[in-house]
Amino acid sequence: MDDKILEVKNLHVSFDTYAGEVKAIRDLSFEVRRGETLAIVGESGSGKSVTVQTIMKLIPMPPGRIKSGEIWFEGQDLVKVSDKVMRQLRGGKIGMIFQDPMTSLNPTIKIGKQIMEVIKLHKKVSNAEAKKLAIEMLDKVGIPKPKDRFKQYPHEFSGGMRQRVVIAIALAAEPDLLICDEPTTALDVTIQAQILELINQLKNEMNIGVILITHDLGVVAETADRVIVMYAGEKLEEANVVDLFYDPKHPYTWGLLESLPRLDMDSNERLKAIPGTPPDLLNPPKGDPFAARSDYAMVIDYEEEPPLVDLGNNHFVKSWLYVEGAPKIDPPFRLKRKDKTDGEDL
Ligand SMILES: Nc1ncnc2c1ncn2[C@@H]1O[C@H](COP(=O)(O)OP(=O)(O)OP(=O)(O)O)[C@@H](O)[C@H]1O
Repeated sequence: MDDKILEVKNLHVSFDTYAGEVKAIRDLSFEVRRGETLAIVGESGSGKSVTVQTIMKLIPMPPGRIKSGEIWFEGQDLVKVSDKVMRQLRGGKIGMIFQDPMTSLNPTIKIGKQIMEVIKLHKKVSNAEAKKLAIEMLDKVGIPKPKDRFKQYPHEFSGGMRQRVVIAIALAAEPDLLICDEPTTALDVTIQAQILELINQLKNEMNIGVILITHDLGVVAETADRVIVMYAGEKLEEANVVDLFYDPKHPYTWGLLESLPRLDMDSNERLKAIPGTPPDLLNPPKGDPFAARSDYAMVIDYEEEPPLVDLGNNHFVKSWLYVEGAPKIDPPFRLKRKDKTDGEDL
């Protein structure tokens, strides 16, 4: 069975500004399968939000423009479908959760009614049936006393509970794909963990595909099955979550991992921020976009676009370091891994 639900192929997205063409997404390809969470990570401005907003056709056009590429979702290329079809898909087959739950909820409407509206928009059901489904959904996302909570307004909920309501709305129409853009950034740490756990649990229960955008590698480690590392609008590395953390290949991924606090750090070891700033997307570099900030850049990195190298096991890296004849280098550090069989750190 083909469980692929989304396939993005060679996507290019630009914004036409007074200063010129901002090349926000360049030649991006990836897939999402049922039952998996694909995390998209990268620093601010790397193109994470533009990627998912393009999938949902929510980028402002103009100035935004899909220059080329395809976005296949359930047999349709979303690049080509009408606005009417997109309106039906958004909140229907494609659920969305954003950073700030308050912006996704209407403060003047009781939350039960807001969930019912989504259900009725996407399913042919009676009011009574929609109400029943809405209460079930509130229960499913872990809201205590769902019958009472049904009649309350968003401001009567705490931040974490509000995000649960947003998840209930996103999943009310039983989507196949759930897009989460920094879903826990606005929440405090203990609530963050609960919301991530909830998304994970519902993903498994409902067998949906999830795209999770985050700049937080801790969130990735906890929730993702697969990871795409984006930089300057490009995919620089893609791997399953274990390989990404324990066998990262791109110098940019090394930089991201080095800037992450780790339990195995010596007390005198300091976190390293990646020096420098990302390139100007009005005029992106022709070679490896990370070259100017990388300790491992070679002459060719400044001159020619690196190939996307297939390392096997669905691990891809866009780098000259892994073509035949390239110098062998060791990553600057390795995350230690507890191996249960011999009890030693690997
Ligand atoms: N409306 C717009 N007009 C011009 N440029 C834009 C517009 N929207 C986004 N961009 C540019 O597209 C690039 C990618 O932005 P995007 O918001 O996707 O980054 P991001 O990785 O999601 O960052 P963050 O974590 O800060 O949200 C940035 O250079 C941004 O300036």
